[in-house]
Parts: sequence; C-alpha cells; structure tokens
Amino acid sequence: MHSVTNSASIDDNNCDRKTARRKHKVKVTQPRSEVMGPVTAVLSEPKVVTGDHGFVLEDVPHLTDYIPHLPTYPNPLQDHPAYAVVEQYFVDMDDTIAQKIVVHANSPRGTHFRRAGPRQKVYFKSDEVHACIVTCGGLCPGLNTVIREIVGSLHDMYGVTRIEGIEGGYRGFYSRNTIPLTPKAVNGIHKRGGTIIGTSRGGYDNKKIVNSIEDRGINQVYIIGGDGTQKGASAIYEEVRRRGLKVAVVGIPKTIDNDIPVIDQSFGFDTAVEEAQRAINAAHVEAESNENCIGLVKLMGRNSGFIAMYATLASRDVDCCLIPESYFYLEGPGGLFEYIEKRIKENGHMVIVVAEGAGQDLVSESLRTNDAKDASGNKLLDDVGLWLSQKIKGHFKTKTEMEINLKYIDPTYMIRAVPSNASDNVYCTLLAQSAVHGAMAGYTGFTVGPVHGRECYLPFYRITEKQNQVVITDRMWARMLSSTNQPCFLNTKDIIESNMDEAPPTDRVTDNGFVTKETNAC
Ligand SMILES: Nc1ncnc2c1ncn2[C@@H]1O[C@H](COP(=O)(O)OP(=O)(O)OP(=O)(O)O)[C@@H](O)[C@H]1O
Ligand SMILES: O=P(O)(O)OC[C@H]1O[C@](O)(CO)[C@@H](O)[C@@H]1O
Ligand SMILES: [Mg+2]
Repeated sequence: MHSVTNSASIDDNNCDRKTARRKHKVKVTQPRSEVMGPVTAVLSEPKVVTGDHGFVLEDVPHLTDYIPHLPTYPNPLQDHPAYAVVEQYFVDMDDTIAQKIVVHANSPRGTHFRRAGPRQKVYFKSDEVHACIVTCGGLCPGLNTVIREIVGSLHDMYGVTRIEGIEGGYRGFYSRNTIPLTPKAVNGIHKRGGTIIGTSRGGYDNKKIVNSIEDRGINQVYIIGGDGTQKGASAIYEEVRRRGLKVAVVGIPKTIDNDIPVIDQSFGFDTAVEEAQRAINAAHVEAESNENCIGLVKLMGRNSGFIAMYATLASRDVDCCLIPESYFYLEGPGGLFEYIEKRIKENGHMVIVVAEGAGQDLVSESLRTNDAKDASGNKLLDDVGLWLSQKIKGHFKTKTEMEINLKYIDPTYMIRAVPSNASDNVYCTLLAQSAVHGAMAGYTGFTVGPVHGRECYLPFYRITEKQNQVVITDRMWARMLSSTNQPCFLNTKDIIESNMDEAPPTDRVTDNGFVTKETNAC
C-alpha cells in the first residue's frame, strides 16, 4: 500500500503545467462542438502550449483539468525489481516528441506531442483501479496481444486486479455481461487471431455507454479500434468529463488499413503485409505455371492502399498495383488492358494486386450499385476483384486473339484473421504499456501511438480529424511504380495539378477529410 501525498505539494502534472505556463504561452481556444456520427459532442478546448522558436505542444487532457486537488501516489514501479535498476526509467515531464523531423536550419520548432511512459507520480491507487477493455470495428492482427499486454501491465506493473472485458464492441457496455480478464485468462491469447472479447460495428450509444461506466464503477477505459472507434472514444471522454467523473479514457488505434494519421504505422499492418505475400506468391506460382496466365489478388484497404503498395514492394513479383488513391482506366492507350497485353506478350504471365477500395467509381458506374452502408455508417464497397476479373476476361475474349487464363485470389479475411507477427507483438506491447502508464498518470482523452519511433500521447482530435492516404506524388509510390513498371494512369496535366495542390509534406487534408501523408520518403 502506498501513502497518499498532498496534491498541492507533489502533483507533477500541475507542476508541469505551471512550469510550462512559465516557459510557454498557453493558447486558450474556444470550446468546439462536432457532429460525431450519432452524437453531437461539445468538445473541451484543446490544450495547446506555445514556446520559443515556433515550439507548439499539442497536449492531452489530464484528470486534474476538471477535478482539482486529486491526490497523487508514488509510482509502484519504483520498487519493481525489473525497473528499479533502469536509469531514468520515469519519463521527464518536459519530454516531447517533434511531429516533423526533417527540418532546415531556419525551420520553426513546430508541433510536438507529449512523450508516453511511466511518471513518477500516479493518480490511482492500485486497489482503486477498475479497468475495462473494449475492441470495436473490423478484426486486425494484434488485438489479442494488446488485450493481453494491457492486462499484464495493469497487473504486473501496477498491481491492479479488477480488469474486465466488454463483450462485442461498444454495444456490450449496455447489453452484455462483462468478461473478467486475469493474467491467467489472457495467457497465450497473443498466439490467436481475432479478439477474445469480440467486436462489432454500430451500436454506439454515448449516454448508455457512460451510464454503464458510471454504474459499474469503472475508472479506466481502454478502447481499441479504428477511426470510428476513436471518434466514439472521444465523445465518451467528453461525456465523462461533463459528468466530472474520475475516469481515464484511453484510445489504442487499430486498423489493418494503416489509415490513422500522425502515428508511424498501425499495429497489424506489418503482419498484414507479410501475410499478403502468401497470396501474392500463390498468384505468381499459378501465373507462371499456366499459359498466358494472370494472377489477380485483392487486398484490404477501403480508402487507403498502404497494404497493397507495401505488399507489392515487398514481393517484387507484382506487375501492377491498383489502389484507391490512384485513378486507373481500362481501355485505350495507357490503359490497363493495353499494359496486360504487353506484359503477357513479353513474359507469358503477370500478377496484379488490387486494393479493395480501388476503382470504386468505375465499379459502381458499371454495376450501378446503390450506396449501402454497414452498421457503423461506412460505405459498403463493391467487389473490385470480381469485377476486374470479369472485365479482363471479357476484354480478352471479345477484343483480342489472345486466350488468357485468370486466377483470382481473395485472401482478405484470411489476412485479417491471423495472429500478429513478432514485430507487431512487440509494437502492441509498447502501445499497451504506454496506454496503461498514461492512464495511471492521470492522462485521459488521448490515443497512444508512435511518432518517429517514440510512443506519444495524442489528443483524440489529431487522430479523428482525417484519414491517412498514400501520396501518389511521393517517392514511395514512385518506388513502387518503378518496381512494377506499370503505367501511372496519369497524364502530365494531372501530375502538375496534383503537385500544385500539394501543401507542406505532412497532413495534407483533402476535401473528403483524408490526409495524404508522406510515406517515410527520404
Ligand atoms: N462518428 C462516430 N461517433 C461515435 N461512434 C462511432 C462513430 N463512428 C463509428 N462509431 C462507432 O465505433 C465503432 C467502430 O466503428 P467502425 O465500424 O467504423 O470501425 P473502426 O473503428 O473505424 O475500425 P475499422 O474501420 O478499422 O474496422 C462502432 O461501434 C461505431 O458505431
Ligand atoms: O467486412 P467487415 O468486417 O465490415 O470489414 C471490412 C473492412 O474492414 C477493414 O478491414 C478495416 O477497416 C477494411 O479494410 C475492410 O473494408
Ligand atoms: Mg474505420
């Protein structure tokens, strides 16, 4: 049991903010309101601290922002045998991470985020914590690892014993019993795909969810999910704050599509790219072994073609990669059919990778489909893989002398359902530990994630305001094009226009709320 210390004397967050105020100007902005799908939340004001030479800290909320004089306690990790020997294990309260690391001599210091990690003081006693974990949205490799590591971190680092799983996504808060999560219950789950607590789309009811949190006496909420989930988490945080509850609301970003902005990469993406190799290899083997054969592989990527682009780059067997960000056309000079014919004549076979969101305008134009949506309000996509297979077969049958063979592989759900690979497991561990350290330190209303390899606490609005997309005028896409030698399907005018649109390299928001992010171009 740790002794309670006086909040006025040792409150590192308050100290930190006082120091920050002395050093930097705190910019007070007006409260914002935002329509967040089913709810309109009045958003608390962002915490933005400015300093010398253009330094900006986009800070995250803290429980003491709306509950003053909370007691603090020494972090139990200081007595933990594994960590006690680590020099400077606790993160310095002034540590921040720069969003932009490519700078010039006269560049302003720019936007920074709060560095994640354990703090010297915590705002929860171990036996006071009642935590819950929920997973929402589509499956993604690593979900179970994050669950396991949150349980492990809470239990092994902070001595927390009351941890519950919310069953089946957001609706589980108000319609299901909870699942007790102990270290024993989660042992070994990282070797399994899926999520042991279940997931769902839709069913978001802000009031009912916060009522459930309040009624159950939950004071740490770990919410794992994609952009939709994080919007819901942000609205939960706002409602918790409006009610003045001592509840830390923490988001852990999940999406196999890698479309979450600011962070380096989302967990499960590495595994997905690796798993996609198996499908591409199979397509290549089929294509090579049959006469005039095309292996066509569909990969996930609703609005962003990251999986397709990276899987193509990794494989080197792919002759054409089609993604949502890059328009393509079938007929005529410079079109896909002309390129296929050329490749088959040259090589006798070819491999095409198509992201599920590619060419949706062409597909819906030709299939005349309606605008159906899933339970969360996401547009349901037409099957571009099947459509493309039929188009290619039809073209070669009716318009050419060439007889072709086409093998279509759709491994999408197989890729999503596998357990995470070793590197994603390590990544998930860091995310979970950082999330737990943040909640224990009293931070709330944040998403955790790496920026240039360092775990950070990011305000929800930075994660939810836009989605990440491949920049087709960036070097990474050029690398990909040069590996496949496919046509770029753009004329010079398109390229000039697209370059003229280009804002500074990070976070270029398009009309539809997507952010085009530089993909580690050097
Ligand atoms: N704007 C929103 N406000 C509140 N809740 C939302 C919002 N958008 C989605 N949600 C809820 O978040 C949950 C997950 O959303 P969604 O199905 O869009 O998946 P996601 O989190 O975006 O993950 P992914 O797209 O990677 O599968 C659902 O329960 C949905 O009702
Ligand atoms: O069929 P479901 O489960 O709704 O999920 C499909 C979608 O989920 C994702 O895997 C993640 O958003 C997308 O790539 C895909 O479009
Ligand atoms: Mg989503």
